[in-house]
Amino acid sequence: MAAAASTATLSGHPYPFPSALNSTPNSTRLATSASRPRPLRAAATLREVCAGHVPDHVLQRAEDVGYVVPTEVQEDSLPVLLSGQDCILHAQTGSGKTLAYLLAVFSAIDVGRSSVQALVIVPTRELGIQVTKVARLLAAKACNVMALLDGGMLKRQKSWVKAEPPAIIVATVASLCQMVEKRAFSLGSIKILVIDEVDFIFGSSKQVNSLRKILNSYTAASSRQTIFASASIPQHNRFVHDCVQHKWTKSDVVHVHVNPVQPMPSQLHHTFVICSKKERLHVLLSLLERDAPKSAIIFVAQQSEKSKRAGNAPSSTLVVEFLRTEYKGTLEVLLLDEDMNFNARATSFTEVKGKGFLLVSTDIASRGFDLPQTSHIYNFDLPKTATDYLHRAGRTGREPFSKAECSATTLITEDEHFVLQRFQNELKFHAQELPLESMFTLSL
Ligand SMILES: Nc1ncnc2c1ncn2[C@@H]1O[C@H](COP(=O)(O)OP(=O)(O)OP(=O)(O)O)[C@@H](O)[C@H]1O
Repeated sequence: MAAAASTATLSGHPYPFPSALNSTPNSTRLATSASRPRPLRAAATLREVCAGHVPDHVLQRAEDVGYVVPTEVQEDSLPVLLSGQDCILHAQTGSGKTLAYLLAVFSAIDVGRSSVQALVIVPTRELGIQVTKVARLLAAKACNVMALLDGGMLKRQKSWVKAEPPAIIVATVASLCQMVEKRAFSLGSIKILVIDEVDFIFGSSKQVNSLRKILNSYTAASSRQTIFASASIPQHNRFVHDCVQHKWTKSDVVHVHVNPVQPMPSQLHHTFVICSKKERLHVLLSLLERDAPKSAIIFVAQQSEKSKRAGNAPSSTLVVEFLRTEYKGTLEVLLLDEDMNFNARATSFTEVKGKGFLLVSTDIASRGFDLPQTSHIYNFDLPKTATDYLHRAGRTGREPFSKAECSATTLITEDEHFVLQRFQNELKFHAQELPLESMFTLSL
């Protein structure tokens, strides 16, 4: 049984059944927070939870930016993380996993030492920029945080790293491996390794082999603290087992699983509209008029190679061009697509910060993007899996202590209805149908 599991893991598709987001245990001897009783005590502040582990200047910075009370995942995981134990951080989108693992990073490193001591691995450049920003904010000027991201200036960074090794590196898998293979720096003094969106990286055929090198060849689990984070860890019991079996973590790794029965924020309202493909653009426009979002992300499918060869325009371009002519509201229409070059991606990413936007994006924005002003999500194209649905919908409802309502609306054809129903069963949510007639009275 165990041998079969490890063969599947080595195939490049480690957890091939994304439906099993909350699968029942098969063989785990490891503690999970779901099974730990909650302590009966008044809520502690973040400072109290981290006292004696995280440097005071970092806690002061955290308070200055408004991180005073720990979120549920922070309260549950910080005792484990700050004790130096390996941890699988498994909690809802927008629940505050980034701050939890960064506080562990600051407790593990010695800012006085000139060596690379912490590595945070992320799947995309955009998420890397975001995590680097939070790490720099907490570090103030006490230590260097370097971002080694796809599309970055790796040549220049190679000499910077050699001249003054940063204590913390935030990197995409490919960029990190490139630097290590060029011997730009050594990972010999790594004390803590964080892999964010771990299920995504393991599921990506482009990234999984390099990730294995980082976990088993460049560094060893026995000499570092390892933290895996995600809102979705399909077949998590098997993943925990594999972590130990493949020496990705030590054997006493703890699975902190917060709110396992509710993988999406409770204030999220799910709706759907059944319409034909031809009607979709107009339905989207009607929804925008009706909802008047503060800001919204409109998810579209990545264009297939076949469609590119046929010379078709991608969904993303069609939607952006339509909205730029037909949408009369005040939000700025922006585009983010894997096929754009890194400069264009950077421009969209920068513009999206700080003002009201309608961001038309492929799934590149579905992992880790933190734009708390996003009040509405629209799935112009149906996500491929329940996991994709969860991460797209989780781009809203990202203010941990706010009960402000937010919504995710999916546009489907009659034939796609059963797929959405399957997502509802897997993720245990209810989506309400919005009648098509109510759309057309507004816009047409
Ligand atoms: N203790 C806290 N107090 C107030 N706000 C917080 C706290 N911790 C985190 N936040 C805020 O909550 C939001 C979501 O946090 P974060 O991006 O870490 O979520 P996440 O769990 O990593 O989500 P995802 O799985 O979608 O990546 C951010 O805007 C962050 O600034």
